[in-house]
Parts: sequence; structure tokens; C-alpha cells
Amino acid sequence: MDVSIIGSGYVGTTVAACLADDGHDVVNVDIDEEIVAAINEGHSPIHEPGLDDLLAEHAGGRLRATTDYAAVRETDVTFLAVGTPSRDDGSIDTGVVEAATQSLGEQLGAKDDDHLVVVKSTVVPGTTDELVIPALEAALGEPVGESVHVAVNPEFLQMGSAVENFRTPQKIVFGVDDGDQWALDRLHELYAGVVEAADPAVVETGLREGEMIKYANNAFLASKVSLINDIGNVCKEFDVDAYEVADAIGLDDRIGERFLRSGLGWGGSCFPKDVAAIIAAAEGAGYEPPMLTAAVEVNDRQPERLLDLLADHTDLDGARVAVLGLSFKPGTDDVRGSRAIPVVEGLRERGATVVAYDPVATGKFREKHPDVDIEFADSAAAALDGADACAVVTDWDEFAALDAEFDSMASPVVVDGRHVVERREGITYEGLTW
Ligand SMILES: NC(=O)C1=CN([C@@H]2O[C@H](COP(=O)(O)OP(=O)(O)OC[C@H]3O[C@@H](n4cnc5c(N)ncnc54)[C@H](O)[C@@H]3O)[C@@H](O)[C@H]2O)C=CC1
Ligand SMILES: O=C(O)[C@H]1O[C@H](OP(=O)(O)OP(=O)(O)OC[C@H]2O[C@@H](n3ccc(=O)[nH]c3=O)[C@H](O)[C@@H]2O)[C@H](O)[C@@H](O)[C@@H]1O
Repeated sequence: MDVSIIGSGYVGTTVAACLADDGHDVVNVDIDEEIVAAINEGHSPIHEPGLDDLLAEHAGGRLRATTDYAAVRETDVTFLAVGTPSRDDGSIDTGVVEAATQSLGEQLGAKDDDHLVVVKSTVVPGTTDELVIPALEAALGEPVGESVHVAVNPEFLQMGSAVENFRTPQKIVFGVDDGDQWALDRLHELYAGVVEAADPAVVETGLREGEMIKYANNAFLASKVSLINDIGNVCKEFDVDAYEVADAIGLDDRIGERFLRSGLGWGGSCFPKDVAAIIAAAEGAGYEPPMLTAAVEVNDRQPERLLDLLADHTDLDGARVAVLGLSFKPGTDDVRGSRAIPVVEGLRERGATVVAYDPVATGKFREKHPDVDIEFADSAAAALDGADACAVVTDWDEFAALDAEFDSMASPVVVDGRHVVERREGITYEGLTW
């Protein structure tokens, strides 16, 4: 099929490259000229395993990028994959979705044959009905469902394994209005390669249900991590290793072994944003969700607990503290919502000097947080050299192998927020929940 994708960030670029690899002709439309140029040159604008190779293979062939929305007229299907950031009150800012929908509608008004618009961005229930469809109808001058159809198809990929996750999902969700068979047929055609290769469950549902499934998925996973963190904090009080407890309870398949790693908590561009958005939407509708609010509270407290553990062993005022890891999780350079931010800010507030190391995220951290006064080291060894204490923030594999590097610290105090450091002897080691 001929596919256009509006927005070429983590989701838009991954989906574009994978659909091109499945044999579709894909065009990415983005307002950012640098992103467009990178894709056309066959380079990934983001750090994702496998994405560079796919772009190198398909750019200039089945995949291209442009800033010109007119490209959508040459396609059968358009995905909306633009950002839905948080406002200060936690609710989602749908401004970009609205702007992109208007630009899209203007082009589709000048197109003769039928077209499917697929909302891929994460939006709260009702957004497609109340914002996307009316904006399209205003631009088209006709009701949606005649020549232009609309569907919701949330994305469940994880950063750091985006390509693999898109290709081998456990489920695909198609949300359509009133069982719109024409839209469902187009979606099945689009995903035929994925379904054939990975045999995922295909959930056919309504627009609002499709939107809500995405939030329920993320809210459940974030709450699962907060619950194991809450239990882990209890474990720490009793000198119990929360990881041994998690390994055992995870054997019960009603609980499941994944997302039971306790420690500093969840960050990223999605869990914090999506949990806040669904809480704000629920509150706006008159329901205050106590479990979700508690999940956020537990998450907000974990960095403070790490700082308190450091302070138990080191006078932080004037201390030099090595922070290992800046990305919100291993395998990505993304620092959005990273637990490194409250840790670094907390250390600075307590009077410490911070020297940070991350294998790939230093550049992004510098760019996003230019005002945070820290030093950056080129290696974990350089960060640890002469440090009075160390905080492990991200579970990068290379931190597991650190050993003699701790011997060059002025005082070998290590507070591990991620259960990653293996060495115990000859250092003062504290785990957050073990
Ligand atoms: N990042 C992730 O792992 C996942 C994200 N999502 C959701 O997917 C959506 C997109 O997320 P990301 O890809 O992370 O966002 P992103 O911020 O990485 O990318 C958004 C892109 O849209 C472009 N853009 C902004 N305004 C535009 C306009 N008017 N027209 C065309 N392009 C425009 C930006 O230049 C940027 O390249 C969000 O709703 C997010 O919650 C869903 C699943 C996974
Ligand atoms: O909506 C999204 O954008 C995506 O959000 C998450 O994916 P992602 O943000 O890439 O990262 P995760 O691997 O889920 O990790 C999120 C955070 O939870 C933390 N985490 C995860 C698992 C765990 O056991 N413990 C834990 O603290 C990680 O360190 C990280 O900070 C979801 O897992 C994806 O399914 C979803 O598509």
C-alpha cells in the first residue's frame, strides 16, 4: 500500500521503516527539516537498534521523507504519529495532533479516492471522536465515513527495542467506528506482513476502547513497577532482598515475571506522561483514580530515597558524586523523564558536585538540561576516579562489570538504584530495595 506517516519521531520513523521493509511504499511527513534530511540520506534521526540498517536499505527506494503535506495525496493511508506532550496539569496537549489533522484535512479535501486516517499517537478516550474527526470534517466539508475513514491503532513498542517490538507484537489493536469494515480491511492489509511473521492477537474494537487500551496498558505496567517498589521499600526495612521476593512471586503466572525490577522507578517519554494524562482525564470526568495517583507518588519518592541512602554514608555537602547513567533506561539515548534528573538536581541541592557518565545519552542530557551544573566524564572509570560516592541510575550492562574502577574512588560508597553492580567486597554497597 501507499502509506504516509505524519511525524517522524521514535514511533513515526520506526513504523515507516518497518512498513517499508514489509513492502509498502512509505513517506514520512515532518516539519523538522533535519529529520527529513536524515531519513532521505538513510540515517536514523534517533538511536534505535536496527533502524539505521532499515533506513539505509529503504531510503530513496520504498521510503522517503518530506516537509510537504501534499505527499499524503499520493497515499491510501495516513498515520498520525505526532507527539502528545503533557501540559502543566498533566493533561495531554493535543495542539500538535490538531494542527497536523488540519494540514492533513486540507490535502485530503483535494484527493479523489478513499483514504484511511489512522490515529497512532497516544490520545485520551474521546480525542478521535471529538477532535480529529471534527477537524477532518471541517477541512473536508463532508462527514467522515464517506470518502475518508478514521481508525485508532495505538503503538506498544518499547524504546531500545522499537524495531523488534513493531515486528513481533503480542497484540495489534484496531479501533474503528461502528465496525467500519472498509477501515478494518485496510488495516489488515497494512499489517499483513507483521501478522504473518509474528501471529499476534488482533483486537478489533471501537475508537474510544482503542484509545483507552493504550492508557490501561501503560498505567498497568507503571503501577506494577510502583507496586514492586512499594513492596521493595518494605523489604529494605526488614533487610529482605526484594529481587529474591520478585523472582518468587513472578513464578505465579497471574503476576508474571516481567516489570518486577524494583529501584529508582519509571521514567521515559510515556509512562509519566500517560499516567498523568489518564489521571487528569479521569478527574476531568469526575473520577479520582486512587491507585494511579499512588503509583505516581511512589515513583516520585524513589529518587529521594536514593539520596537519603547516599546521605547516610556520605556528607553530600561539598562531596564529589559520580552518577552512572543518564538515559531513562538502558538501550536508548532518551533522557525524557529520566530518574537521573531528580537525582542530579537533588545532589546539587544538597551541595554535591556531580560527575556523570552515560554510554550514549550525555549529548541529549546536555542539550535538554543546559542549566544543570554537572561535569560529564568519558567513561565510568573517569567518573568514579576520586569520587566520594556513586549513584547508579540506569541499568546499563557495562555497569555490572565495574570492579577495580571502584578502587580509585576517594571513598567507595555505591548506592545502586537498579540492582546492576555485582561487586560487593571492599566497597560500601547499598541497594535501594535489597
Ligand atoms: N516513544 C515511544 O516509545 C512511544 C510513543 N507513543 C506515542 O506516539 C506519539 C509520538 O511519540 P514519539 O514518536 O515519541 O514523538 P516524538 O516527539 O519523538 O516525534 C514527534 C515528531 O512529530 C513532528 N511534528 C511536530 N509537529 C508536526 C506537524 N505539525 N506535522 C508533522 N510533524 C510534526 C516532530 O518534529 C517530531 O519529529 C505520542 O503520542 C506518544 O505518546 C506510543 C508508543 C511508544
Ligand atoms: O507508550 C510508550 O511509549 C511505551 O512505554 C513503555 O515503553 P518505554 O517507555 O520505552 O520503556 P519501558 O521499558 O516500559 O520502561 C519504562 C520505565 O520503567 C522502568 N522499569 C521498567 C521495568 C521494571 O521492571 N522496572 C522499572 O523500573 C524503566 O527503567 C523505565 O524507566 C511501554 O513499555 C511500551 O509498551 C509503550 O509503548
